[in-house]
Amino acid sequence: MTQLDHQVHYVGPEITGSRIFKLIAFLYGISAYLVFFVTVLYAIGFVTGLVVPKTIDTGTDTPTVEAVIINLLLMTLFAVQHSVMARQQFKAWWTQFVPKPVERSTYVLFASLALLLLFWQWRPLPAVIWNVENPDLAVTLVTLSFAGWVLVFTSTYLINHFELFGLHQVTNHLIGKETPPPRFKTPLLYNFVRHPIYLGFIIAFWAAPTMTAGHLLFAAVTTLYIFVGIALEEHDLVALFGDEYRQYKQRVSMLIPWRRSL
Ligand SMILES: C[S@@+](CC[C@H](N)C(=O)[O-])C[C@H]1O[C@@H](n2cnc3c(N)ncnc32)[C@H](O)[C@@H]1O
Repeated sequence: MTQLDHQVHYVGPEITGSRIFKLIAFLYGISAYLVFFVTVLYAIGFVTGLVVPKTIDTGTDTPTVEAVIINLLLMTLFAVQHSVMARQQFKAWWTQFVPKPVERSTYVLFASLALLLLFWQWRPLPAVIWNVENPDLAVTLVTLSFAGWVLVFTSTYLINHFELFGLHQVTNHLIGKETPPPRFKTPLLYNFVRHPIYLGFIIAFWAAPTMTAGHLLFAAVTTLYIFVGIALEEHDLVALFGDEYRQYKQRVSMLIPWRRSL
């Protein structure tokens, strides 16, 4: 035992194995999933500017430099939370405090809260970068943006929606079933690109009939972050699946089906 082991109060099986803990963990997992679901629905309205009260182009009037700094800080907070908490070393450390069955749900909850904070505090930058006047083209762009969201959702189901958002783990724990280790998969769309979920986000963020400076900042920074996220994720996937993932990288492109290098 290390010195740290003596100081840490491990959440052991005597607690996590009890029936009441299993039920609380399950209800917590469902709640985290519902918060995530509402957050994603809000995200669609926030980016497309439809239905929701506060969008990417509305909010407190703020001087440009201040608005850019606040928005960058909000996106950085999300990116750091999302990337750091997804790493194996971080998971190994914090499951000393957070019981393993609710680790994914807690990650999902924190990511949703970081996003809700971003939607709430986002400052508009109303300067128009482009505005598509042609109504057919404008409708096509909105449709494309929704198609991006459909691609995101469909791909989460292909890879394992319920495991990705923690429900699988808390359900297995409730019924006393071991959650199997992650498996390498290449279902349907994953045979065309390695990251259809991220491709869906990029399409959803960029396909806009009216692109303001604020929206452009959001689309550009999130796209940059997606590339960083892909590098980190693929590093972990190679460590996890070894040659199987290396060969997959040779065979299937990253984001653009017909461009092997991307
Ligand atoms: C938010 S999902 C994004 C998946 C993928 N990058 C995409 O854009 O469709 C991230 C999780 O999917 C897992 N993952 C990514 N590709 C995978 C694959 N081919 N098979 C199994 N798991 C995968 C990663 O390990 C990570 O836990």
